[in-house]
Amino acid sequence: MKKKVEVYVLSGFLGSGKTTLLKQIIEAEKEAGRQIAVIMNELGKVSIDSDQVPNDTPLSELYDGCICCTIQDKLESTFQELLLKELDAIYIETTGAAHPIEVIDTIHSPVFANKIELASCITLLDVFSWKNRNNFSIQIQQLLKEQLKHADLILINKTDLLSESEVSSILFEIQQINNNAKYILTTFAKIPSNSWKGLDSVERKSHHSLHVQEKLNLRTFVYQFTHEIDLDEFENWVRNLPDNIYRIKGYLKFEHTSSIYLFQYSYGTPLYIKEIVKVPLNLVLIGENLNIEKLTKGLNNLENKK
Ligand SMILES: Nc1nc2c(ncn2[C@@H]2O[C@H](COP(=O)(O)OP(=O)(O)OP(=O)(O)O)[C@@H](O)[C@H]2O)c(=O)[nH]1
Repeated sequence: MKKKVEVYVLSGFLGSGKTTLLKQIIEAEKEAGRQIAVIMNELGKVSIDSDQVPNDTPLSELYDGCICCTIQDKLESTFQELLLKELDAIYIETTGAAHPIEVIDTIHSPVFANKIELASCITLLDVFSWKNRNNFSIQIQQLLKEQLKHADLILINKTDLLSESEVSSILFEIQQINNNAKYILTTFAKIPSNSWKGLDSVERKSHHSLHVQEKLNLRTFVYQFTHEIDLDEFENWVRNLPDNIYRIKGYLKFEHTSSIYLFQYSYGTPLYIKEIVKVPLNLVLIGENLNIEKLTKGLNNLENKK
């Protein structure tokens, strides 16, 4: 009988490091000569992370909804398409708002029973946002716990942002939530090769359903810049953002340079990476109860201050 395709689910809240991990996994799998495909799910209508996947890796992108609720059917048809290829593994990067068990349910659908198997659910935890989790709504705090509870492997990531003792006490807290998973402390999601494979699956019991549209109030907003902006003014705008914005990613062009920059912001930490290719200047903002009017005004101001 044909070997089943291994399916790995990458879970974790917005900005926890899923794409950072995925890039390393793709490289490792390529070196091992394995054929893999990637499914990326984005809450909004545009994807920033898909540029991070090399062109020779089959990539299916599911936009504008969370796999676990609004586009579960699309996930099934994506599996059907991918299964026409000769693959060893499929990696699914869920949105930060996804509940892993809903994705896992689709993998266990009878339609695919002899074709795919869940290899492991890997959850990344951003220790810095976990430490400050009381700033999140109760629903988001609940989601963070659910993402941890159903993981076979937990990467306690961004350990560079806290002291050793803070990380140890977080590890202790996490073990109270899921005592069966394997744990790895990481920075930039660096893990030993193959450490995500061959894990025992945790027993998945009841879960609290937390769907993006129904309870979380997580929304995305995409702003498209038409021209370059001033870096200092942009940074000032970022500093004054309200607490309900958890994640920003997108492409920006600044007045002092002709290059385009990938801007990454997760929970207070901004990062700029020079881009080589020409891309539309889309900025994606993700948060709860977004005040779109105010955000648009602020961003318009940055463009008009030229
Ligand atoms: N300081 C620090 N930054 C990290 C670490 N891991 C990832 N980052 C940064 O955190 C930001 C978010 O990382 P991503 O890998 O894009 O996170 P993600 O989970 O894919 O984000 P979403 O797709 O929005 O849910 C990026 O700027 C990363 O470079 C870490 O260990 N330490």
